[in-house]
Amino acid sequence: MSTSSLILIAVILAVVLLAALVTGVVLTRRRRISLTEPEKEPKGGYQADSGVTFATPEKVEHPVVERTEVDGQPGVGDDASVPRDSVKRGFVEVDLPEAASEVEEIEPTAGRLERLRSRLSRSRSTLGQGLLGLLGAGDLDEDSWTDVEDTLLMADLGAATSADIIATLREEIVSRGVRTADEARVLLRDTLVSALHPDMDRSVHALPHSGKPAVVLVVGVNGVGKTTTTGKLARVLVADGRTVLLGAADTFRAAAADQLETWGKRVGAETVRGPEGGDPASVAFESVKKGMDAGVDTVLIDTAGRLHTKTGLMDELGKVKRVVEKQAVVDEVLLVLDATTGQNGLTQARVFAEVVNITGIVLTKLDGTAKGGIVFQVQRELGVPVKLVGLGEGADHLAPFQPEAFVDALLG
Ligand SMILES: Nc1nc2c(ncn2[C@@H]2O[C@H](COP(=O)(O)OP(=O)(O)OP(=O)(O)O)[C@@H](O)[C@H]2O)c(=O)[nH]1
Repeated sequence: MSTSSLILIAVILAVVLLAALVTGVVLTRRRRISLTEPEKEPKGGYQADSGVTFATPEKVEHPVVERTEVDGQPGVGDDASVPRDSVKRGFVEVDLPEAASEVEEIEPTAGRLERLRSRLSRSRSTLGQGLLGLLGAGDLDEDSWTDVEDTLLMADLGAATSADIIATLREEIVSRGVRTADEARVLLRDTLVSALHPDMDRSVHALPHSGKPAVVLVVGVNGVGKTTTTGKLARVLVADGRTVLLGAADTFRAAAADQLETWGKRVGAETVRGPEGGDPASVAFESVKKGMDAGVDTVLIDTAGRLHTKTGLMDELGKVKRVVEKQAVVDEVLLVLDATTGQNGLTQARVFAEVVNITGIVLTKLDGTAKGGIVFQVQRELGVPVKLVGLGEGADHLAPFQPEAFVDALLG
């Protein structure tokens, strides 16, 4: 072999050796990189915007118990990583915070009267169907008009409102030339709607202003549904994204404060209460103070109705109002009346109207009476709009009062 051939072989061997060396170094590096632990997320849970706390997932259990060494380190003959066939971690159930599970879903407030229409069906059968049957029959003689009047009176519209409605119907039947049942229906609808004064302001003044919460007093005699209405109203406000504080100024009955507190818990609102038999005005004062400190939108105060004399009522409600007004304006005084009590409800309304400045009426239990006509009478008597109607014991059975939708429900 020539010298040049020997040199060539030596060069080739040197190149092969160098290539093997470089490959070895690269592989070693790669292994090192793959063995480095990736940076871990800091532990300790993740607080989502929605307020739901997600707990740190449970630790993965390695099957160390099956190994000869149990100190967690791989031993001779062990797999260096978790075997593929080891038990995989499934979904982990986490408990939601207790407070969140108590707060309930609230039905959307829009279109409530429409949705609750069927709850007025008892009123409908008496008033709407009775009148449509009479008017749609064609030419009305005096006896028929007497029947129309009786139907209105039986439905609790009261003598004055009934007389007005009949006068309008008699006049319009002639001037519009009403001949068919459909035309009679349109006329009746127009007449009833206009008797309800659709232009009255029926908004509940419960929104904050001048940097202070709105204050709403809920008044009425016991058993009419004051506490229930206060709770339902809180739900409506919360559903609309408002924050609410409840004041249990009905200190005569501990159960009433308990009842209100339960409503509060259901919507996530705080309830301020005092000792049984304590001063309702001091509870009202404390409620407004706390509401202002907490920066809530609305303070709803449920007052006591267990007052038998006008003087007692005047003293109590007058004091509650005066005390509240030391800190904030009373924006709304809602008088709650039970629609099933008919004339009795009207007598109550008169007494309350003399004692406090009522700004709106809530007519409860309209689902339990065939006399939906009380709505007409109470508005006429007090000159104050019916703002809300109670249509059942259910938590969302409170609807805004809308004359058109109400008359449509009566007429079926
Ligand atoms: N059917 C029906 N029941 C209602 C309605 N509103 C309230 N109630 C029921 O009427 C009853 C009396 O309601 P409360 O809210 O306790 O009445 P209150 O005026 O606060 O009574 P006191 O606390 O004794 O002053 C309860 O059984 C309510 O469920 C309604 O719109 N329809």
